[in-house]
Amino acid sequence: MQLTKRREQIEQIVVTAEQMREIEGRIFEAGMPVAALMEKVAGLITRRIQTLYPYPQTRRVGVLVGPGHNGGDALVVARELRYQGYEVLIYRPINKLKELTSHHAHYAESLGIPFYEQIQPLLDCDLIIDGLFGFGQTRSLEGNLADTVKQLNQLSQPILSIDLPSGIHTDTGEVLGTAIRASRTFCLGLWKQAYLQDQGLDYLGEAELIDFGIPLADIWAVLGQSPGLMRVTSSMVRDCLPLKRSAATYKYKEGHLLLICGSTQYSGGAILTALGARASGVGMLSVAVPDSLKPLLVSHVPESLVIGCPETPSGAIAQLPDSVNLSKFSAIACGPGLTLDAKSLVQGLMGVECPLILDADGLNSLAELKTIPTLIRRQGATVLTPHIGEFKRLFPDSAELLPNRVSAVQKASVLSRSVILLKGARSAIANSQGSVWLVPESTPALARGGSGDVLTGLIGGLVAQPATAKFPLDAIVAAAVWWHAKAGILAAQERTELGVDAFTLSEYLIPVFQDSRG
Ligand SMILES: NC(=O)C1=CN([C@@H]2O[C@H](COP(=O)(O)OP(=O)(O)OC[C@H]3O[C@@H](n4cnc5c(N)ncnc54)[C@H](OP(=O)(O)O)[C@@H]3O)[C@@H](O)[C@H]2O)[C@@H](O)CC1
Ligand SMILES: Nc1ncnc2c1ncn2[C@@H]1O[C@H](COP(=O)(O)OP(=O)(O)O)[C@@H](O)[C@H]1O
Ligand SMILES: [K+]
Repeated sequence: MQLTKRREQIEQIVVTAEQMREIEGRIFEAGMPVAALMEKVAGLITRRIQTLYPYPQTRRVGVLVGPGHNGGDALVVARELRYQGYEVLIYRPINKLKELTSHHAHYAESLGIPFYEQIQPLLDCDLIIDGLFGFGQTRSLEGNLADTVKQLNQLSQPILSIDLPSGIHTDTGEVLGTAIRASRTFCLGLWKQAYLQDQGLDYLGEAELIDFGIPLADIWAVLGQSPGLMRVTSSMVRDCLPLKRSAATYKYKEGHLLLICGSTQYSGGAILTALGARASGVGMLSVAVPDSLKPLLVSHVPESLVIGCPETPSGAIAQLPDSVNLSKFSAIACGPGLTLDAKSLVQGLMGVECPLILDADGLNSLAELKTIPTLIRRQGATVLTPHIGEFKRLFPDSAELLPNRVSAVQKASVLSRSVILLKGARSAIANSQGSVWLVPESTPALARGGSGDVLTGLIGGLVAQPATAKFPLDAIVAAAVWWHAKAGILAAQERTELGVDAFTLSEYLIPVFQDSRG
């Protein structure tokens, strides 16, 4: 198999600690000696360190060694770096080591590498390598060890963590007592779930996968051919986007999206949602807004068909005009800026047969109306796009599984038979069979009012297009989230994190699309 093809497949895989241990077990059972694998992995780590932190610009390296095989990796790296000329110092706070780790410790000692039980001598090193704990950690860091980690986190020098920052739970990303705040982490073999959960993000630093050649057959044997967790990659997204139209197409063949959004209180939400939909390239865009918002919408999105709706006294949409035939739309997205005064409208949408995307007050209306059971009976597909607050209101039982966002969204999707996008720093998209897509990249520049509205429009516009109909709905939603995040990243690169207001974000969607066509 071509190396690039393998890499693409490996990049999509996400494992839990238990799965990693099972995969590792199969490799050892097949005959790979544990020590040989450690040597191979540590060799790859050492070479990356030499590239990223070359000698002699980086001269003194402090290595933190824990009791398990994470510590074993660190000891082999320490030995090899010393051989390359670096001055290496080792901090070993726990004396009882696993057998292989203990052998490496003896050998390192015999070479004259100094070992310390206190962190003090390592504090002026140019680089710290963290090999305290990897995926074997389950217990909290306490006592002296926790104090040491806090001390290390005050340093200005870079800290490189092996496999995971010590103290971070492999599956949930939770900080177990306290954790190393790494500037960079090398994830060994396969992406662990923690890299795709919000909780541990501030500790991981720049994350990089070190592929050490785990056979795909072993991975599939443990995960099954269609694994429950998948990482969204650019190649997966490329497969799902409407890249090329038929030369003979016309507007009604490229999907008709209806947006229902806005109120006099929140008029901007309707504009931003429409701008997100615009970037999807959908053939026809209709936008239903309260009557008094009609001129505003027309001026910002002149290509859209604006449907003025009767208003409640508070300026929300009271109902859709009788002339609107909901069966002619290929998708409907509803919610941004709606206010709860439009909740009877939301209830009325439950019967539509096309895919229905609900966001913001569309979701809050569902929560108030307690209509989750209605979702189960819907003929058409449903996509719910809550942020964490909306999620808790909608699915209080599933929310008990938080902060493990993966388990929480999985449970809620199965329960509501809907595709659910749980938004956050690392968004998760689940389908009703329990499969979850995780979006590995984004930017805190998106943590800003209105950026979710742009996403809702983009999702709606993609779902509405017949070109995407051959893909599973959850994959289309995941592709939209990836696209939106990439637009944020590009905008932040060019304009700083402060320069990514939601309108600007919508303008970066097409440049990202241009790039992703490959
Ligand atoms: N998978 C692969 O293919 C490869 C894996 N490799 C490497 O192996 C690593 C996994 O190694 P691992 O299983 O030995 O576990 P690791 O994370 O080193 O630590 C567990 C030890 O720490 C202890 N301990 C835990 N918490 C504690 C606390 N709070 N305070 C004190 N002690 C605590 C715990 O003790 P216990 O809880 O069992 O009493 C146990 O002794 C993996 O991350 C990677 O670096 C590579 O070498 C090759 C390829
Ligand atoms: N820290 C963060 N890092 C990356 N993306 C974020 C972060 N915080 C929020 N986002 C993204 O920004 C968007 C915010 O959406 P939402 O909360 O619905 O805001 P609004 O309703 O104001 O538009 C989501 O796509 C979410 O994933
Ligand atoms: K570590």
